[in-house]
Amino acid sequence: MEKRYAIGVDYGTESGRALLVDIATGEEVATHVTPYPHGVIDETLPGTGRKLEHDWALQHPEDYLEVLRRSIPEVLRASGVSPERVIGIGIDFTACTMMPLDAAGTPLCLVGNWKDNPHSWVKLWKHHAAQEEANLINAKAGERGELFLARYGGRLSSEWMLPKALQILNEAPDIYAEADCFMEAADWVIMQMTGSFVRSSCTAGYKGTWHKRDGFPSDAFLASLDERFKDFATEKLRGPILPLGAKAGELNEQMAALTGLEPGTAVAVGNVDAHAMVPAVGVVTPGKLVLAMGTSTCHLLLSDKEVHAEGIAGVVEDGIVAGYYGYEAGQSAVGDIFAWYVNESVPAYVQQHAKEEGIGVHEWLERRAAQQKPGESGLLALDWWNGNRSVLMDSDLTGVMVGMTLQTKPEEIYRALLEATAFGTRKIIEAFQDGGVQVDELYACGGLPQRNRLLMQIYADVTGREIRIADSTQTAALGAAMFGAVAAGVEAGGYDSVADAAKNMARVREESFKPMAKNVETYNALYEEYVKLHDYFGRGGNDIMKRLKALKSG
Ligand SMILES: Nc1ncnc2c1ncn2[C@@H]1O[C@H](COP(=O)(O)OP(=O)(O)O)[C@@H](O)[C@H]1O
Ligand SMILES: O=C(CO)[C@H](O)[C@H](O)COP(=O)(O)O
Repeated sequence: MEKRYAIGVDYGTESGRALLVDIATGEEVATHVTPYPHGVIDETLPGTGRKLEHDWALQHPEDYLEVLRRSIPEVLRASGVSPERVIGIGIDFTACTMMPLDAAGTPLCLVGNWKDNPHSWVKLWKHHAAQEEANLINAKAGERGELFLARYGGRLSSEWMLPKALQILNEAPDIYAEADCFMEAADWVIMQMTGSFVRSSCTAGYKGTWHKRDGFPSDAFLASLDERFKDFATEKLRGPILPLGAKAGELNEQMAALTGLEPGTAVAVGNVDAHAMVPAVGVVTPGKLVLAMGTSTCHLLLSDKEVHAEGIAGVVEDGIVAGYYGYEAGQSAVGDIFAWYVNESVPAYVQQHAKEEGIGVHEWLERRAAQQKPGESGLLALDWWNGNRSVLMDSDLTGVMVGMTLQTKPEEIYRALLEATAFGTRKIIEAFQDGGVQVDELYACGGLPQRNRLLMQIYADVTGREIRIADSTQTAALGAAMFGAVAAGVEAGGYDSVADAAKNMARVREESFKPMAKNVETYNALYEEYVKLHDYFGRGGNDIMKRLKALKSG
């Protein structure tokens, strides 16, 4: 039988990439990355020069279509695969990455003069300027005993849909009123590809506070936040919500012309980037925690029971793999913290040495840092450079580094930052375990595990567990392609379920990272100190981070 292929498109923070995969084997035949022409918009609004406030992060919706326009023809060209052999497409996206649309489905930032107001643009997942709204939602939901709150670890993140939309209502009521609806970028791109106005159970569940049986938070609750917000769910989040693995529709003529694919190709319901990675590392059963490590880290776990505990950013039935409760927790910055250090803080001599040795600054720092023993630098950091998403759910928290002296070296700081993120992950694992959700095995995927061996050894040592690594550098795109194959269905040469797709298409590497006993011991001691710092700054011992932030905002 002739080979069949699927394409996965992974929409990350800085770029989107397409991956063409052999459906029978999971072989990754061709890949292409398109950097977003406008990148992350966090300083000035395009075309206006208007300065954005602290904690804003926007994107340009046309950049998403640019990824389809450039990367799909390129994977077809590079692979030589003819379009009719591509039977399904799936996409995954950062989330909650949301936008207001007009009645024709056009983002308001592309309509008339709305572009001059930053609230008309796409709010990227890491837009952190809705913390006040998140605080209000959490306080009101707590007072009213709203049941939904427990499914989100007792606190909604400011990154999620409700706080972001409420911020628009508060600061730009005209845009809120003008918006016919709000949509996750994942669902919007699917609408562009197929013409189908459908939402994904994954984006709706984790980011939109939707529940399979209870639906969205009630009108009464929404009205308690602001009378004008009463109809938010029924009107502005309206539309059918389809489960993962379902077909959203078929590629329309316009998108077929844009991408070079056949009209009628099956298109899967949109997925979230981290969630798509779970089946792509072969995880389709409970107890295996997947660390999706990139700009941020998401921690994903399947279970056959629903429990509510602090530290769980969301639990959604069928939210990752049908038939299980899917749990998510996360750290809002991981790779981004290392990027901050490399881009903003290393001395010129480090860059010079790296250049002379023909390696990148990350690699140079990693090599030096690998020569140190745990605890040797006397440094300890908190991993809150972009707030805390689990377990404290507070984007007003900031970074800390304790123990610096005149002798402190850049590689020591780099290592302390790697360790801080590992401690943050251990805290999350403990939160799952303490909450009664079993974690038996660890799997790592995303951009970081393949790039930084020291980081992975530190994670094994800090958690005291073996870590298996995905065999793909494009795990999210592979997962998206798997869902594309499921949308196409077994009759077209695809699969009936993502579990079946995972049997043939998912892979982990032979090599794993195992904890080293001596390191584990030192890290246990350092972790105790981390927990003390964490609770002191994060649980009200000293609110200095919030006071400083308030001063900064003026
Ligand atoms: N060698 C490295 N060591 C540690 N972090 C790195 C290294 N190379 C790149 N990074 C970080 O990895 C992150 C990108 O991860 P990736 O998974 O590719 O992207 P995304 O999360 O946007 O999909 C960036 O934050 C970057 O700074
Ligand atoms: O919250 C998310 C998933 O649930 C975001 O999409 C994620 O944190 C951003 O992903 P990345 O670090 O891969 O850019």
